[in-house]
Amino acid sequence: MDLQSKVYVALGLASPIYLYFGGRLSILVVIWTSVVLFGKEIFGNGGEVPVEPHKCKCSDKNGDGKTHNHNHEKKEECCGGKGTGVNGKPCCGKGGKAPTAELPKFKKEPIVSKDDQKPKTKCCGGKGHDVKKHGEVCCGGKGHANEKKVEPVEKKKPKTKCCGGKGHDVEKHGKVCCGGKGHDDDKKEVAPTPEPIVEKQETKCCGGKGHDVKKNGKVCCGGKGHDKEKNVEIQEELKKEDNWDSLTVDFTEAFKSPNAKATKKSVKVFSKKGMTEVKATQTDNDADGLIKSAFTVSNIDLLDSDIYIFYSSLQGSSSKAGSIVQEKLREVSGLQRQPILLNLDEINDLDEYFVNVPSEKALYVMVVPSYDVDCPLDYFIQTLEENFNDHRLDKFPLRKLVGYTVLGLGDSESWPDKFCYQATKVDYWISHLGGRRIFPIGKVCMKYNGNDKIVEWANLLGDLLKDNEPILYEYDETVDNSDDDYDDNDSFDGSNDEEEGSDRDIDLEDVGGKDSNGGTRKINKNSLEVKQMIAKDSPTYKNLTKQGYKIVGSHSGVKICRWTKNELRGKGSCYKKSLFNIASSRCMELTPSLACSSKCVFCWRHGTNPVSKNWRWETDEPDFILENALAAHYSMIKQMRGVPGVIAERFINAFKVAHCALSLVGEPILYPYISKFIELLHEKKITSFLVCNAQHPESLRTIGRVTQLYVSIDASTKEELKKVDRPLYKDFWERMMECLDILRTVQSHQRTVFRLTLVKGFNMGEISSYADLVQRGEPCFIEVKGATFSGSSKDNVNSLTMQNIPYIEECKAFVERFVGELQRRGMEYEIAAEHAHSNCVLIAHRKFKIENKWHTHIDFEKFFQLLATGEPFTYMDYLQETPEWALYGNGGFAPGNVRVYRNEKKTSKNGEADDNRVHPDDLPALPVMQV
Ligand SMILES: Cc1cc2nc3c(=O)[nH]c(=O)nc-3n(C[C@H](O)[C@H](O)[C@H](O)COP(=O)(O)O)c2cc1C
Ligand code: SF4
Repeated sequence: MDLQSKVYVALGLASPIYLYFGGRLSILVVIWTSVVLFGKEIFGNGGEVPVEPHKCKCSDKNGDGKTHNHNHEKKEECCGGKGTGVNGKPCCGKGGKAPTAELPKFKKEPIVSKDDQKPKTKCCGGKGHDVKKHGEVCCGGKGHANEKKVEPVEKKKPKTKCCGGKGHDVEKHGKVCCGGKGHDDDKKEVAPTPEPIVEKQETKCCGGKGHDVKKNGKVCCGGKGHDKEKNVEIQEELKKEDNWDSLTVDFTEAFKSPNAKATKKSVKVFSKKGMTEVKATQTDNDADGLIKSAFTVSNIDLLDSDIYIFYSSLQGSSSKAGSIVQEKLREVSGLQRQPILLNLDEINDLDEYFVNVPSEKALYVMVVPSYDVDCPLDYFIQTLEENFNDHRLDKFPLRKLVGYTVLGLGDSESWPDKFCYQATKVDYWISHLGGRRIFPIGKVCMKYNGNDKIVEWANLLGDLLKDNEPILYEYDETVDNSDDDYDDNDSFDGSNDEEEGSDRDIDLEDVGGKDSNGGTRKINKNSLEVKQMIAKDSPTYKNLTKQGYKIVGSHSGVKICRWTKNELRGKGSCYKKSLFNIASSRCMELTPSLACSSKCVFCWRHGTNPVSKNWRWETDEPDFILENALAAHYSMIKQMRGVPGVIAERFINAFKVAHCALSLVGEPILYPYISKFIELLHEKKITSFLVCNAQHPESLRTIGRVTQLYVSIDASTKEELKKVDRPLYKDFWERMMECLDILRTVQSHQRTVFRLTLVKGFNMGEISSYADLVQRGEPCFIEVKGATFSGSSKDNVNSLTMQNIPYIEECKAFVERFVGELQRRGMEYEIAAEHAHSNCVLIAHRKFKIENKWHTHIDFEKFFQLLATGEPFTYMDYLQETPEWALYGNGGFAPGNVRVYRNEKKTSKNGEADDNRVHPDDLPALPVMQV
C-alpha cells in the first residue's frame, strides 16, 4: 500500500469515531492506525510493530515515478527506503527480491555494462579493491555507495581502484581522490571521459612490493600510493601502447628518463667511445621503479653506430619496410654511416652476424613479419635459440652490439592472438643472447596503412638516434635467468591475458644442459611448435602451385618437367635417358621434403622455401604420399592430352610411372620415412633415383636399397662449398666427408653417383680437389652438368646470371681435365656418355666398360627380379649396355625424337650467342634445376 492510500485509510477510520466518541478516542485510533500502517517508517526496524512481512516505504521511482510501500520477506532485503536494492540489485519496487525482469530499466542507462548487470560484486571489507574486478566503486568499508554505482562516470570507469585513503591520481583512476573519506560524487562528474586504455589495462596494485613498469604496464608507487606525475606519464605511454594497431607510438618520451643517471648504485656506463665501461654514481632515484641494479646504462653516441637493417619476407612487405626504415634513417642528420639493408634469408652464415658481429659499433634493426605457418623466419628463430643453448658458444654473443630493436609486421585483425608473435620471439632471443634493446619492439598491423606506420616508427627511431640521453638497458647477466621475460613486452601471443595456461605463460623448461659459465640454460618450449611445412594457406604454397608444383600432403611435391612433356611430344628426352635409360615420359619427379638444409645458389627457391637442419614439421605417411603423388602426377599428365604432337602410345604409357626421381627440390633424405617410401616405390615396380645433398650422413648410412644413389658434390673445397651451397650446418664439410666415406663403405653395394653442378665463377676451378673427393667416395659414376638458369631474385645476393652458366664446351673441357687428373692418380675413370642438350657428361668407372662396351644403362627388369629374391646383390648385377647414340661424342639425342632447333638464336644478357646453353625461355618460370 502506498503512502497516499495509508493516509486515506487512517482518515477513513478516524472520522466516524470522532463523530461518535469525540476527539480523544479518535486521536487514539489515528495513532493505532499509523502504527499499523507506518510502523517501519516511524519506529524503524527495532519497533515492536509486526516484522513479518517486513514493510518498506520506498521513495524510488519504480519506473513509474511514484513512491511505493512494499513488503520484504526478510528485513535484510530492505533497501532502507532509498529506492535501490541491496547487494547491488535494483529496487524491486514491490518489496522482496529484485526481479530480474526489472533490468531493462538499467539497460536504458548507457553506462551500465553487462558486467554491471551481473550481481557479482563483493565487498572488499574496506581494504580497497579493483573496480574492474568488482564492478563498482569502493565503499570505503562503510557499505556500498549505491548512488555512486549509477553514476555515469563510475559505470564507464569500471577499473578504478580505491587507493585505500592514500591518495591517488585523477587521470589514472578517472576521478579525484576522495582523500580516504569516500568518493566525492561532484568531483566525479567532472572527471575525464573514460580512456580506452584504462578499460583494457588490468592494472593491479602490487601491494607495495614494487613492480616493473613494462611488466605491469605502470610505474610502481612504491607502496606509497600511486604517484600522479609518473602515472600520467605511464598512462600516456599505455595509451600509446594500446594503439599498436595504428602505431602512433612515441616511444622516445618513454625512453627519455630525466633521472636515468641519478641513482646511488654504481652501474655500468658505457662511454661515448665504444662500449668501454666507466663507473657512474647514482643517487637515490629508485622510486621511479625504472632503475634496478641489474640495469645498465649507455650513453654511446648512436649516430656513430653501424646500422644493419635485417629483414625476412615471404610476400614482400617486410622487404619494403626494411627499405623504408633504411631510407628514413639515411635522412637522420649527423648519422655517420649509411645503414645497411640485409635479407636474413639470404645470409650465407647467420653466425657472422648473430654469433660474431660485423663491427664493434653494430646496431641491429630487425624487420620481421609473423606467420602462423612455416616461413623462412622459423629457421632464423630456431638458430637464435640453438645458439642460446649451444654451450660451445659465448653465453652473450650479442652483447657486442651497441643495441638492437625489432619492428614486427603482422595482421592484428586476422591473427589477433598471434599478432606479431614472431617479432616478439626475435626480440626475446636477441635479448637473451645479450642484445640491448635500444627502442621498444614495434608492432605494425599491415592491414591498413601499414607503410605509414612504418614511416612513423622509423622516424621515431631516427629521433632516438639523435637523442643524447643515456639509455637504460634492461639486460644484464643478473636478469638472465628470469623466466618471465616475455612479460616485458606484450604477451607471447600478442595478448595481455593473464589467465593460467595462456600462451603467455611460457614455460621455460630446463633442458638439463649447462652453459659455458656453468649456469643452466633454458629452452623455450613454444618455439619448438610443430607446424605444417607447406600449409595450404601459406604464401609458399601459392608460390609453388603457381610454378606448377602439386603439393602432396603438407611437405611433398610433384611436378612434371619439360623433358617429360618433350618426350610425350617426341621432342627429346632428358639426360637420364642418354646416361641411364630412363624414359622421361614415365618418370615422376617427386620430393617428400620441399624443405632443404642448404640454400644453393643455383636453386630456384630464392630463399622462400622452408629451410632447416632437421625435420621439424608435421609428418605424412609414406603410402599417403605415394598414392597422392601418383594421382597428382597423372592429373598433370592428363592435362597434356590436348597438346599438339602428343604421341598416343607414350601418353598411355605415361600413366604407368616406371621411375621416380627423388630430387626435384628440397632434401628428400630429410623425410624421416624415406627408406620406407622407397620400398613402397619398388613394390609398385617404380625405380628410385635418390639425390642427397651430402649433409645428412646419419640418414645416408641407414638408407635401404635404391636403384641409383646420388650425392651432390657442388664444390671441391670447404670455402667453395660454403659459397655455392650455403649449407645450414656449421660442420657442413665434415658432414660431406662422412657421406663420402659411407658411399665407399656401408653403401658400396649401391649404384653410386657423384653429381657435380658446374657454376662458372663458383666451382669450376679446383680439379685436383675434386679428384680427392672421388678418391674418398669411390663412386660408380660422376655426372657433370652445367647449371641451368633459374631466373634471379633481387633479394638473392648470390643469385646467378647467364654469365654463371657454362657452355657445353666449357663443361667438356672441365670433364676432360678432371678425368686426366683421376687417371694421373691411377683411378680408373673414363668419360662414357653425354647429353649435350643438357650440358651433361657422364664419367664412369672402367668396371662398367665390359668387353670394351660401356654399360652405364640400367636393366630395370633385372633390378626388380633381384630385389624379389631377397638375396644380396650389387650394381654390377643389373647393367645394360649404353647405346651408341648416347656415348660421349655422339651428342646423346635419343632416336625416335625429332630435334627442334630454334629459329632465332638466343643471346645472353651480354649479347653473347647462347645456343649451347639452356636458355631461360626453354624453361618454366622457375625451372627445376636438377632432375
Ligand atoms: C598464411 C599467413 C599467416 C599469417 N600469420 C600471421 C600471424 O600469425 N600473426 C600476424 O601478426 N600476422 C600474420 N600474417 C600476416 C603477415 O605477417 C603480414 O601480412 C606481413 O605483412 C607479411 O610480411 P611479408 O610480406 O614480409 O611476408 C599471416 C599472413 C599469412 C598470409
Ligand atoms: S639445389 Fe637442392 S640441395 Fe640445393 S638448395 Fe635447392 S633443393 Fe636444396
